[in-house]
Amino acid sequence: MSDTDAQTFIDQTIKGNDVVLFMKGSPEQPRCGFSSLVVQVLDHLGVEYVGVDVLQDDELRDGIKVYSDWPTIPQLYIKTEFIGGADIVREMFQSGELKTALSEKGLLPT
Ligand SMILES: N[C@@H](CCC(=O)N[C@@H](CS)C(=O)NCC(=O)O)C(=O)O
Ligand code: FES
Repeated sequence: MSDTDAQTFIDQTIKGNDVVLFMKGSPEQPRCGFSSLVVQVLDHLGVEYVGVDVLQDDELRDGIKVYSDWPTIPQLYIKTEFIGGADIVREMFQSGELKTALSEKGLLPT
């Protein structure tokens, strides 16, 4: 896709879904340890999310870095807010902050 199409796709995906993970590979089959870590955290918490495989498209892979102004994959968005990559997600999981944030937003199973 074109760079413009990539920005539009990214914007619509983030605005149209509560939790979006831009990752390498799919949630069923992550293709990098950093992406796999975030998948494991999200699955453990039981949150529903959309996974976007940036390896399917180079413009998407570069476009998400521009969109977020963040240089690496994975990238997690919750309710249109950029949360961070694997390091940040791991820290927020370990501190309990991620669970609290998701639960306050009504995104965890009751
Ligand atoms: N420390 C990073 C680890 C992620 C990372 O280093 N990703 C690299 C390797 S997968 C990356 O996205 N490089 C640019 C690219 O592959 O396009 C984090 O917290 O997310
Ligand atoms: S693909 Fe090599 S570190 Fe992610």
